[in-house]
Amino acid sequence: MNKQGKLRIGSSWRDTNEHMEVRNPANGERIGHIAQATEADAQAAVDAAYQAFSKWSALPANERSTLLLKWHALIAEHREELAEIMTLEQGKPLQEAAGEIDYANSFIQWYAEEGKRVYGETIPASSANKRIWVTKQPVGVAALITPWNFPASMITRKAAPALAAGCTVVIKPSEETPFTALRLAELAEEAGIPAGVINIVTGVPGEIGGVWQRDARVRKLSFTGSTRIGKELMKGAADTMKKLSLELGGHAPFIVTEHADLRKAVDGMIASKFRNGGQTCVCTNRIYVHESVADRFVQLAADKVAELKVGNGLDEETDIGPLINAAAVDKVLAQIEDARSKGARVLVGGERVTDLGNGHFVQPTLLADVTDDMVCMSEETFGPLAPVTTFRTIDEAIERANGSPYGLAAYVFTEQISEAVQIAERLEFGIIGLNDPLPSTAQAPFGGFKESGVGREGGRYGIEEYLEVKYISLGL
Ligand SMILES: NC(=O)C1=CN([C@@H]2O[C@H](COP(=O)(O)OP(=O)(O)OC[C@H]3O[C@@H](n4cnc5c(N)ncnc54)[C@H](O)[C@@H]3O)[C@@H](O)[C@H]2O)C=CC1
Ligand SMILES: O=C(O)[C@H](O)CS(=O)(=O)O
Repeated sequence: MNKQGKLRIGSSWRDTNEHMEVRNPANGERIGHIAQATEADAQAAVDAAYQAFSKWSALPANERSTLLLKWHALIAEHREELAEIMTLEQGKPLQEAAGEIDYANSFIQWYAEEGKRVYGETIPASSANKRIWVTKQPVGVAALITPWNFPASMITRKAAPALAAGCTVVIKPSEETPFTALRLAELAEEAGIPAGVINIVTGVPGEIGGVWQRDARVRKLSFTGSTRIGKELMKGAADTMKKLSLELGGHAPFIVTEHADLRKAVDGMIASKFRNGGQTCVCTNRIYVHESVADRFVQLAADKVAELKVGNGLDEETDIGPLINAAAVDKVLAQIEDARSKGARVLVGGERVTDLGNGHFVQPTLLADVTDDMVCMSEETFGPLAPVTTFRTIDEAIERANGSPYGLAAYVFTEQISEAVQIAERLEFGIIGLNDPLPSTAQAPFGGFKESGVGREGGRYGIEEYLEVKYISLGL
């Protein structure tokens, strides 16, 4: 494949003098190249979005909804093509990629409807000669910056509510996985979404982000990615007081109490830990098992982890694809080595995969006898590493789980409802999976406490991020 990505600015697909290569993480082969935008290109994208805003925001919500549903239909029609593009550039198994296309599309469907329910309110005034109205209106041009791990759903989880609210957008996808976003933009154009409503700019992140940060016409910044970059963007947004949505890093605890159904808990851990090769911000990162059931849990888990097949995502037998790049592999191997040097037992895996050509592969790994001083118990792994430690009391498990600067997702497996509720209420995390390893869904609020971010995406909360509240007081 030799894809050539161009910039989507206004009604044009614009090439540039400079280009950036995109490679397949499964074999290192060149997939193609993308345009490397200049600062003028990044500025032109804001110009186009700003110019399109007045007309797009003035459309009745049901007309925006109709156009979003046409986009939804085209994405569904091109599901397999989009999934293959995603697997080639990101590496996840084809079936997971297709599942992500469905997940991405569910946000478009949800917000096509939600946009028609942006309600205001009237409030009883404190004097007879006044009336109080509250209305909501779109914030304006929104800048959306997205990561490589979910190349489709991180675009639509932002763009769908933004467009439904009446905003126009400038999008910078990850330079590692740009082709999924560019194909989505082509389908949006085919659906009849007007030029300038969706603009896509690829290139050097800091240069593009810098232009958008400095431009006061950009009223909203929605970012998904690392906490480090999120903090930088938060500081930069202050100069023009942009509204912010930050979906940042996570370090999810997975608690298995003595009352858990262990087979259910092991299956849940496998699903939460190894989805996308462990490269999700809500993946289980540390596993706390009550000491009375730990040996049995570890035995069952070892059998399941050993069955996971590593390979090219295009191979239908593959469970675990490549990590996104060589640095990601080095980070996981370093965490394994650190744990091993501090006394952890490697029950399964633990090594780089060397018989799969030039891909970035790590064996799915299960560690036992893990202690809290090991790096994997405090730093986000973003790879197929499952460290298991034990606890004696629920209070201890909750204290250790909460002892993190992150607060995105946490999981609890127990068959005792009262125990489940008490633990869930005490955990300091924005998303809690109770016997559920995969809570993410379009209708529910996704987001974290503490350094995992600001704001929520999904559900009725997600569209509020793209609206301003206006209070009108009428004197009679
Ligand atoms: N909370 C959430 O929903 C998610 C959080 N993440 C976190 O992100 C990390 C992995 O994703 P990455 O893509 O490596 O994160 P990253 O933060 O390096 O990059 C994310 C996006 O930001 C862009 N970017 C990087 N530096 C920038 C700058 N100075 N100005 C403007 N844009 C810039 C990148 O090009 C990419 O498009 C992990 O820490 C993971 O936990 C990733 C996905 C979802
Ligand atoms: O970027 C991510 O890791 C996603 O937000 C995780 S999910 O929404 O697919 O669960």
